[in-house]
Amino acid sequence: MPGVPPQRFTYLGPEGTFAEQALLTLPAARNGVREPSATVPEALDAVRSGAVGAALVPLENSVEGAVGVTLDELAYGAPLLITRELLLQVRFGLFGRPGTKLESVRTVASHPHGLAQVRAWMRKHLPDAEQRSTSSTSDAAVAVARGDFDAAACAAVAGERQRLELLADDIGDSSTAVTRFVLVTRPGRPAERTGDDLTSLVAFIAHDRAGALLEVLTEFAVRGLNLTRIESRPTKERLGRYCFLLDCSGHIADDRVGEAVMGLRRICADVRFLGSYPAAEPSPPYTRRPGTSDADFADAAGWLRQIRDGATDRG
Ligand SMILES: O=C(O)C(=O)Cc1ccccc1
Repeated sequence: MPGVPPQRFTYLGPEGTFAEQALLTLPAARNGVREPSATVPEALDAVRSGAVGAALVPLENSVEGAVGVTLDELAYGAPLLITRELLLQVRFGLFGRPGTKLESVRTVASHPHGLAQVRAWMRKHLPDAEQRSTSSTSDAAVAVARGDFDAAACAAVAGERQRLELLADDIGDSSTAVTRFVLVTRPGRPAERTGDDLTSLVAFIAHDRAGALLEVLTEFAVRGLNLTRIESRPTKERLGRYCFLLDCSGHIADDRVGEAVMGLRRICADVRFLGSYPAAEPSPPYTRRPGTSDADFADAAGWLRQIRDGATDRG
């Protein structure tokens, strides 16, 4: 559009990460300005400072679970808002400097989630190789090109960009592994409601009360809201203190989600709203508790209205 400046995006870099691949699936990012950040905290700080409008960072993976650094930034860092989620199936290759023989590989580098996703392959083909963590899969390719490690488990684009040679292809243990990325902006109006949305929250529970977590979960269950994820993170105060990152079906604009969130506000030590955004996949079917369908809620509200209005039929 003429006159509208292109949007600025950052992602976990350097170029060639799975985060960049995921970002490129968004038309606004394809047409916008994209700058890599060296780490997740750097990407999110670029959003906080206003240097870019949005950052795409990995949040969790179907094999290894949460990306701790992203969860901690969202839970404890200066507030940010999730406006999109993107799911990406990733494919790993093993890349080395030209001439490297697979048998001579002693060190393999990747993002911790990359290492977790090639574990079985490594055990079978390189059982004695040392595994080294880097801040991204693409960073591993850069480090291999520099001579720091013998091989990187990364995307083909990352290996090729560093002029590395493919030593083994498709080394991921699971062809169905999915990584979930989130697009994060500065706090503001939540993304538009689509009717198939997710809401992310952080609940800081009162640790001195038995059943505090149960009370949190009950706020969702009694309203027929499905929790699609619950993750505990240490609060870093001392051992045994956690906060809970929750994803539930629905949008903050929905009555039931709004009521559940108000419930948390009443019973938790603190609550942080992380965003409502379209679900990347249709929500899986689930069975509601009896009496928690939309029709049940509408019926109960109508019944109460009648009582308040003094209607004679109180059936
Ligand atoms: O390092 C990357 O390429 C990322 O985007 C994070 C990541 C790491 C491993 C699997 C999927 C995503």
